[in-house]
Amino acid sequence: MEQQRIIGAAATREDEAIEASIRPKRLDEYLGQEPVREQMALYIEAARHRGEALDHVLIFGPPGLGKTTLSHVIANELGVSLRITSGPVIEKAGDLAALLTNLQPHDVLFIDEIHRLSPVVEEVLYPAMEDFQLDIMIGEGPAARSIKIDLPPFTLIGATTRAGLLTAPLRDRFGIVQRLEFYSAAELTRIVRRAAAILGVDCAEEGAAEIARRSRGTPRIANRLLRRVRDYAQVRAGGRIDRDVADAAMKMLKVDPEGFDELDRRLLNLIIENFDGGPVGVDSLAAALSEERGTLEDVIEPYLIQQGFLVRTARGRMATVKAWRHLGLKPRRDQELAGDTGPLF
Ligand SMILES: Nc1ncnc2c1ncn2[C@@H]1O[C@H](COP(=O)(O)OP(=O)(O)OP(=O)(O)O)[C@@H](O)[C@H]1O
Ligand SMILES: [Mg+2]
Repeated sequence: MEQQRIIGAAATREDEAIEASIRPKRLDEYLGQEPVREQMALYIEAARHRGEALDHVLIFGPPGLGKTTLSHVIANELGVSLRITSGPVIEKAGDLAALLTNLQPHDVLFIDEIHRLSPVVEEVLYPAMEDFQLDIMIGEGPAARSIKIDLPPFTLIGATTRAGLLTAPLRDRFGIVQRLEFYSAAELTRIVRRAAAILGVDCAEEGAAEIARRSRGTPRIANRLLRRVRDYAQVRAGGRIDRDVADAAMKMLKVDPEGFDELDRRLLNLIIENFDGGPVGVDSLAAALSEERGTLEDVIEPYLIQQGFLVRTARGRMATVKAWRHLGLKPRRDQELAGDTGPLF
């Protein structure tokens, strides 16, 4: 299961406990994501200048890239309180009403997994976002009546792993839309060094770079690998993380130089060995791996695709020449002829 993968992007209990201490609180600690940082700094300053609530913000990106962190940073920079909830938790319109009426002017309400709001709750959210008004029904049957309540101006921050999961009317109500990208190895190196300093770990630049390279562009994974490598260093290397120590620890963790684990390699192997490189439908792959289709699409595939090991085509998934080579296999002849540009169509 995803939760047990050392390089799984979803948060574990341990991650959550530690994240409180290393999660960036200000924009200047939020490393990488330059375009997002630059824009948010500007919007925040403008809103503060005008003495208004910041426009609603939609943040999307794969797990562990910093959506929750960014919403904390935004609230901190605005100097307001952050209320945190999530789509599936808000069951009834009344739950949302309770949250909204408790906000102070300019506060931030963060709704994680906003694509999982029920349609009824979403309907209530529209006028709240647009006109800072609540429109709710009280009572049932003939005695039912609708009441309007004015809300303080507030900022809604919604987070989701994929923008495509949101209904169009909801998406249209966000004035600011930020898409988080996978981090470069250089950015992750800075993130690892920062976390190491906070945790009091002796980590050389080269050691941090080695951890960064295998972290699938994801800060949460980088921080988790850092903790595991720290354990290894403590027991076997006098506590200091350098390149060799990081490398040896990764071997023990079975995280390969691309940051792939068994599951990634099984997926690529499956496509290549059982389906001759593809194309193969996502449902067949999910079934063969005993994973849910959603997990495959949201958690396993994005990094493999971004790194050019896998492509999504209309007819299904295909392994690229890069994938054959990574597994030490010889690409099919037609793929070889097509060069390293991926599969033939
Ligand atoms: N830009 C960043 N700079 C430094 N550290 C970061 C950054 N973004 C994220 N992190 C670190 O990665 C951890 C995970 O980030 P976060 O919880 O915000 O991810 P997320 O996108 O909300 O994930 P999920 O989709 O699972 O909710 C944070 O606790 C933080 O320590
Ligand atoms: Mg989050």
